[in-house]
Order: sequence, then structure tokens, then C-alpha cells
Amino acid sequence: DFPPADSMYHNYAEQNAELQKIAADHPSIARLSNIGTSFQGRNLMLLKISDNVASDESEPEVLFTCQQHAREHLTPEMCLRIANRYTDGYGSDTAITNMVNSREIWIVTSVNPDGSEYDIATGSYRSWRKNRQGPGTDLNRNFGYNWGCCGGSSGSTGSETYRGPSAFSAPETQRVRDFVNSRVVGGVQQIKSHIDWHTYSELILWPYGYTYNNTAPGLDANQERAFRTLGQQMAGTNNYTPQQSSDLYITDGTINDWLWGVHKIWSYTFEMYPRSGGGGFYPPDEVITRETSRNDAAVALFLSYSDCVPRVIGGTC
Ligand SMILES: NS(=O)(=O)N[C@@H](Cc1ccccc1)C(=O)O
Ligand SMILES: [Ca+2]
Ligand SMILES: [Ca+2]
Ligand SMILES: [Ca+2]
Ligand SMILES: [Ca+2]
Ligand SMILES: [Zn+2]
Repeated sequence: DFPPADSMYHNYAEQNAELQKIAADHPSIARLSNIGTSFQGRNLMLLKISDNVASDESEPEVLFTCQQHAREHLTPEMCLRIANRYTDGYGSDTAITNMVNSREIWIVTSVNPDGSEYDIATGSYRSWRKNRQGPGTDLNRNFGYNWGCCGGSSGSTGSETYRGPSAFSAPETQRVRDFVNSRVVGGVQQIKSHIDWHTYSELILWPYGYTYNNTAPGLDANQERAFRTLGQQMAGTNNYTPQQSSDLYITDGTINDWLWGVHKIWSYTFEMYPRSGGGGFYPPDEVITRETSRNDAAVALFLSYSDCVPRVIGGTC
């Protein structure tokens, strides 16, 4: 479990108890399931938030994923805050009510529960990042778009950015892949936009990661401008730094590149607090409320455009 000083962070069992409570408290707009299991057999929990939640309605779908990286424990707190706000606020907050009525929101609170539990198992942090399959795979280098193409990952098993022996070699990325693929209905991908939550550095990132070029096959100038414009507007609300992810460093096999490259899902990464210092991957639990609520406006803005991101530059879908 977490060190006693950091007891406000949710371990895997506490995450799931919180999710079960949300679903129990809001049965008409929240429903809990899973996308399958991790390498060690833990359920990868999936919360759906929408009106008529038991029905698959023809409403634009939005995905939030948290904790691909084990030690980034602030990110399940962010997913839980979104889950709580968009259920508790229903019927009282106009913007929240409108989003829940007009979209289907999917939340995966922890993509890497095995790694997360391993990181805290001894009561002292282990700085673990990867999954727990063999030497560990960096899940955010294991997705199958331009996998291992471009020096943005490692082929060494001991590396923190080990891409795995093949694309989608990790059960966890396979389950995310299968869920997203399952949302192609009548040949149309129902998920329109996505945020992957990480720590740390206080950044808002958009594709591609595999190339320094702002435009590339499947990402034209208008699309880049839409990504950048919404990224900049969201950054205006939380004071993160907006940039193309390759401005940071080249990455290949990321969730963002796969979601955009294969499915044309408008996919961002948010790197949360701290910018630097601040406890690094392990900020004290006293910052949880401040640093998750810091993103409330960005999430609201994102959700308002989440059905059609090009609208942010006057486009249509
Ligand atoms: N959380 S982090 O420190 O590992 N950074 C992430 C950030 C990241 C995510 C997507 C593209 C480029 C960079 C990573 O996967 O490297
Ligand atoms: Ca504390
Ligand atoms: Ca609905
Ligand atoms: Ca639907
Ligand atoms: Ca509706
Ligand atoms: Zn990360």
C-alpha cells in the first residue's frame, strides 16, 4: 500500500471500491465494467457515463485513460475526479448535464494495475514504470502504429522504454486496442477524442510522437492546426505548456499515435504536476485535490469540443 503519509492516494482495491460506489450511486448515468484483464489477471476497469447508460446510443464517444505508467499515481486520481464530477454534477451543473446527455464518456482508471500495485507493494516507492510482464514493457511504446519505427523506444528489455518483443505484446495494450476496435460501429469509429493522463512536467501533447514534422501522412495542416488550437486553449486554463509531443522527444508506439494514426481519434496526452521538482513522480497526497481540480476547466473545454475537435478552428465533422 502507499506510505501512511500518502494514504489519500487510491490503491487498486480503493480505486475499484470508489468506482463501484459511483456506479451504485448513479445507476441511470454510470455503469461499471472492464475491458479484460492485465498480465497478472487484474480487471482493467471501465466506467461509462451517459444518459440511458445501459443503451449504446448514437452519441459521440469520448475516452479517458489513466496510469499507463505505474508510478504516475496522480493519474488515477484525475480519472476518479472526472468520474465523480460528471456523475455528482449531473442535474445541477448545466455544462456537466449537457455533456452527459449528449455524449458517452468512457474512463479507464488504470491501464497498468499490475505495475501500480508492484510500485507500492513494499510500502516504499520503487519508481516502477512498466507493466509486470517478464522484464516489463513500457505500455506507451507498445501500440501498433509505427511501432519501433524511429528511435522513440528501446529494444533492450531492461530499458524503461522497452517496446516489448512485438506490437501489442502486452495484454494491457491488447485490451485497449480491442476495446477501441470494438467501438467501430457500422464502419464508423464512435470514439471521437481521447486524453491519456501521465505525470509529470505540466504539458499538453498531441501527435505525432514518431516524427519531428508537424504534418505527416495522415496528419495534414488543418488537422495540426485543430490539435494545436485546442491544445493551446486547454493550456490557457491550467497553465500547462502545449506542444507537439515530438517537441519533447521522439516516441514511437504511443497510444496517441495509434489512436490518431489508425482511428483518427483526436488524442492528447496531459502530463500533470509537478512541472519539475515538487516530489517528481511522488508528490505528497496533499496536492491531489489542487492538482486534479486544476484540470476541471480543461476537461470541460475538451468535452465541449470532444464530438468534433475541428470546430475549434471553425471546421465541421
Ligand atoms: N509520463 S512520461 O514521463 O513517461 N512521458 C510520456 C509522455 C509522452 C507521451 C506521448 C508522447 C510523448 C511523450 C511518455 O510516454 O514518454
Ligand atoms: Ca500526506
Ligand atoms: Ca446516452
Ligand atoms: Ca454509442
Ligand atoms: Ca442523450
Ligand atoms: Zn507516463
